[in-house]
Parts: sequence; structure tokens; C-alpha cells
Amino acid sequence: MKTSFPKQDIKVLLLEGVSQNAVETFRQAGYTQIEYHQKSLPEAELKARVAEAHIVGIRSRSHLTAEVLAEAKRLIAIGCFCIGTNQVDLQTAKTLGVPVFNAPYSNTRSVAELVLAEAIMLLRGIPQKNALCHRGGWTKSALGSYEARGKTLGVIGYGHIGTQVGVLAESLGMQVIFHDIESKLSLGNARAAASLDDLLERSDVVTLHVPETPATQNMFGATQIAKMRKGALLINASRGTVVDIDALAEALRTEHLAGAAIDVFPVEPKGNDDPFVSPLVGMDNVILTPHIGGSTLEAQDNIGIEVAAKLVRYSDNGSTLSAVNFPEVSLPEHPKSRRLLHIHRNVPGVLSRINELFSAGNINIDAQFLQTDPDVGYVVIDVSADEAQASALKDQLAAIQGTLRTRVLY
Ligand SMILES: NC(=O)c1ccc[n+]([C@@H]2O[C@H](COP(=O)([O-])OP(=O)(O)OC[C@H]3O[C@@H](n4cnc5c(N)ncnc54)[C@H](O)[C@@H]3O)[C@@H](O)[C@H]2O)c1
Ligand SMILES: O=C(O)CC[C@@H](O)C(=O)O
Repeated sequence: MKTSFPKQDIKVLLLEGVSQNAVETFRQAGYTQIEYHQKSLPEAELKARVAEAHIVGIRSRSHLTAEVLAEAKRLIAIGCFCIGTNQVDLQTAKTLGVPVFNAPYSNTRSVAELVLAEAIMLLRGIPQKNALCHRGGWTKSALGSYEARGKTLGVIGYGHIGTQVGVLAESLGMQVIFHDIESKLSLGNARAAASLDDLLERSDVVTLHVPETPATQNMFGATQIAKMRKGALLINASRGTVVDIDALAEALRTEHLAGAAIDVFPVEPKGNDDPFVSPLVGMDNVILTPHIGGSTLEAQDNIGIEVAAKLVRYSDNGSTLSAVNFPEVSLPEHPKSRRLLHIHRNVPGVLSRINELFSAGNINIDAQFLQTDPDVGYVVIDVSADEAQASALKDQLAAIQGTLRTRVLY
């Protein structure tokens, strides 16, 4: 069915080398204008490219701030081809009428496997032994080397990744305790710690799996590190802003902690050719990885399909199911109707003005869907109308005060 806005005109901007599966998913759905970049873009270029785009796909390095989003006059939707969505100003995107989608589970297992491997490596003192061997040294000794079996793993943030780490760790005979701000169902024999301090005092290995939020910024600093057992190990594959990296470096220098594995950093290089700078560089007892917790081919391939499919579904059908910042509506197909989308500020009177418009025009509504949150309302209206009528209705809807975005679908 033709509309006022042909699919071939929709510009898709994909950054940071998202999986080719994403490109393929868009192509198979009939999208032809796909601009693909291997890296993130410098801010000025990002603004210029985003200004042209209808759909933008990023990973963790591109920051879609309020300033960048202010340029995005044509933007329909954003896809984060990862779990974290902290790099997008979600509230601003919402108030611009732009839903944001992510892949909440596609790399969960990859992160959990890496964390478990790191726990074993750290418990055996492998990072420092490996470094010494590379320098021509030899320390055949059991000193400071331990089995994972019987040790206590403290998981902070017992969500998708934290629970997976716990399940894997139990299979090695570790005892799992966790701390979360929400009440959580324990998997296996894992038990909630009485408090964060309790977890820190009891754990041989502490692993962080919280999202980046105002509450988790620097939540793990000198105070928390001091409460960890002497000789304990810290793993962070969550977000770099969660751990005070200088405090961690100091605890490693003074040997309060025996080692650490860090995948995420407060400041990360923009691309693979940029230098990496950290106070942890050169410490043999630290495993440093370049934010690759979720970077397996399996995970990236699945993420490519999952997020692109969500973007296509929203663009083609209007469904916002699983959007992270937006009222969620799961919509049926609309083979015999034209579908009008209306996103508005959630203020009194908008809905009645929308309905007045249809009754005044004597236009039959085949189906209507509505979902709201305190800021935004999302109304989907299926109508029996021809192309010209649908286009006129879209213009009339756009003129209603409080309107953020309108569209007619295929
Ligand atoms: N290193 C990587 O490549 C990589 C890959 C995927 C995800 N991540 C990061 O890992 C984070 C966690 O992912 P997930 O899928 O497990 O998320 P999730 O939302 O399933 O779990 C996060 C858990 O943290 C808890 N939490 C939030 N604030 C907390 C606080 N202040 N103290 C204690 N617990 C708190 C939540 O209640 C939730 O249970 C993501 O937000 C992302 O930033 C990193
Ligand atoms: O792929 C990325 O850039 C981010 C990976 C990870 O941190 C996530 O949030 O899923």
C-alpha cells in the first residue's frame, strides 16, 4: 500500500561496525538507503549525519546527547545494538517522539562466560605469571594460586548477566551471594547478601553487573574497596563510570586487592586506532580488555538481527514493544487499513481533538490503540481511507497542539 512517505526514502544510518546481519535485515525488509560506518563519528560529523537520518543504529561509543538529538529533525527511531542504553539521552529522545530499542539479552551469555574465565585466571594468578613468562621469567609456584571450588563469588547487580554468572560459577562449585537494589529470585543455591557491605566482607571475588545510572556513578570507590577482603579480586564488565579507577589502582599497588579484570573504563578510546590510557596500564595482576565483554560473533550476529528487526517493525508497523523509553504498543498487521501514528505530549485534550477530527471528517476508524506514560501519549489509528485522505489526516493530526511526531504507514 502506498503512503505519503515511501520506504525507499527512509535513510538508515548504522555506526560502530554493527553486524552485517543488521544491514541484511533492513535490505530484506525493503530498505535501500543504508549508510554504514565501521567507527563512531566525531561529534560534528555525528550531528550532520544524524540530521539526515530517519533511523540511527549505534553501539556504546556514540553519545546521542540532547545536543545531538536537537539536530535529528527527521528521526523516527534509535537502535542501540547492545544492552546498555546510557549513551542515549532517553528522556530527550522520548520527548522528541523517538523510541529507543536495544538487545537486552543477546550478549548476556558472552559477558558471563568472560567473567567466569577471568575469575579462574585471577584466582590462579595467571595474568602476572603470563606477563612474566613473556618477559623471559619463570615462577613455578603455588603461592597465591587457588581453586575456584569453594570460593565465594559476590555478584553486585543480579540481573540478566549477574544471574548467568552466578549459575556458571555454581557449576564450578563456587558459593554465590548477590546484592541488588531490587528483590530478586535466587537461581540455584545463590543467596542474597544482607547488604552491600556484607557481600564485600564475605566475597573472594566481587563482580559488578549494574547499569550506568546516576546511583551507580562511582558507586564502587575507596570505601567499598577497603571493605573487600585482603587479597580479594574485583571484576568490572558493567560500565566504566561505576568504579573509581584511581582508588582501584591504589588498592592494587598496596596489595589490598590481589588482582582485577576490567573491561570498561571511565574514558574509552573512540576507535581501535586511538590510544588507551589508564592508571591500570602496566599492572601485571590486572586483566585489561577493550570493552569486549559482549563482543563474540554469536552475540553480535544475534544483536544485528534483533535490533534491526525491532526498528523495521516499528518503522513498518508502529509497534513499540520492548522500547526502553516509550509507551509500549504491540500492533497487529493492518492489511486493509491505512495506519496513522500520532505521538504527543501527554497533556489534557489531545485525544479528544484527535477523535473530533475523525468524526468531523466522517472517517471510519477500523481500530485504535493507545498507550501513555506521564510524558508522552502514543495513539495508533487504523482507518479506511485512500492515500489522499490519509495524507490530509496526517497533516491535520500534525496541527494538533502538543503533537511531537506523526506518520502514515505502508
Ligand atoms: N562489558 C560489556 O561488553 C557489556 C555487555 C553487556 C552489558 N554490559 C553492561 O552490563 C550492565 C548489566 O546488564 P544486564 O543485562 O545484567 O542488566 P539488567 O538490567 O538485567 O541487570 C542489572 C541489575 O542491576 C541492578 N541494579 C541497578 N542499580 C543497582 C545498584 N545501585 N546497586 C545494585 N544493583 C543495582 C538492577 O536491579 C538489575 O537487577 C548493562 O547495563 C551494561 O551497562 C556490559
Ligand atoms: O558493543 C558495545 O559497544 C557495547 C557492549 C556492551 O557494553 C553492552 O552494553 O551491550
